[in-house]
Amino acid sequence: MIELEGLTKRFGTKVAVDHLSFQVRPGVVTGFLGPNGAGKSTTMRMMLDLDNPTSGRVRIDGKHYRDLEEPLKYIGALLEAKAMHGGRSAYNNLLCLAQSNRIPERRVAEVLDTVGLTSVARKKSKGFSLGMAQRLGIASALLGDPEILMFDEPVNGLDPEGIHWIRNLMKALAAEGRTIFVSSHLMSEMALTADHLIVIGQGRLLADTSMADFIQRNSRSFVRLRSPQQERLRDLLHEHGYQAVESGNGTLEIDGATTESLGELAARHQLVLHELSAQRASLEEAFMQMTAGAVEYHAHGTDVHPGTDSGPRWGDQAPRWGTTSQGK
Ligand SMILES: Nc1ncnc2c1ncn2[C@@H]1O[C@H](COP(=O)(O)OP(=O)(O)OP(=O)(O)O)[C@@H](O)[C@H]1O
Repeated sequence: MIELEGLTKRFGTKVAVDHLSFQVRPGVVTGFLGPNGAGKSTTMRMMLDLDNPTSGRVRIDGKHYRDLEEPLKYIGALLEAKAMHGGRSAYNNLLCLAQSNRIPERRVAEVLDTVGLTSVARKKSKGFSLGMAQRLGIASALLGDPEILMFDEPVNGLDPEGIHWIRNLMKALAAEGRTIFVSSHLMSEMALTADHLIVIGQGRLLADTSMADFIQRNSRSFVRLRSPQQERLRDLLHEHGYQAVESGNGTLEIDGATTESLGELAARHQLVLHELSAQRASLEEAFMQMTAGAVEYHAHGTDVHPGTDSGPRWGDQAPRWGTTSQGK
């Protein structure tokens, strides 16, 4: 279990982390989500005592990191994949780490096997691809067999096979009862990996919620309709109590309806339909709405809703997301 209480970090006048309080629990993958510059890496560095908080504190199983007798046996982390000694083999990189942390040498072969690097164990790590370096970084995090694991943007730059592998590894580690904390700036990635979500923006907590709750509250479903007889269709929908919103290209979006009911209604009135489709707004959209007022670098005028003209844009100052359950 990791506990943050009022954790704050200032760099000069910049407040990178702003009174963050939350808990990361065992047995699940907790996603740590926020746009670029939100303060994720700084928070993780403070969790590992690599940066001093300006105020507030972090507890690892009730203790400050500094007071853990053999920290690698409590908490393992992948912060930067390339942080290895390039002139050493994968095996020797891990062996040095094991020896300096009183971890038995047999663990080196075990973790190399877990991450699939046994066949290149004697190769110098400077020749490793990003995917291999990422696996070696994960092997070092696993070396002390810790109950808590943290991964900072572990899938960045990986190919689909590597991404798939990391996702499954994190889920398997959580299923063993470990505490898994993983950061990302991609909601779509988190939706596939995390059971719980902590969302931050400009250093502040925006949401602390289960993934199931987040999906349920934010997956707006609607039906998209397009007809060459748009005026008649609109009148008909109005008469039957449906709220239709125009979304560009002559398309109507109707919340709270099914394709069956709308298809049958159109058929009864002999209306031609060119499109009748069930739609679900993406979680990425929900995330962007939630963090819209908290993104550090705005690309003004970039439509984040291809094909519609009603969605939020990077740079919207008033987030419309109001259903987070904070501090659960
Ligand atoms: N050593 C530092 N000195 C000054 N400012 C810093 C320092 N480290 C981070 N920052 C600033 O603090 C803020 C948070 O940065 P941080 O790297 O923690 O964000 P992040 O959420 O990890 O972003 P990304 O997804 O881009 O990695 C940013 O505005 C960043 O520029």
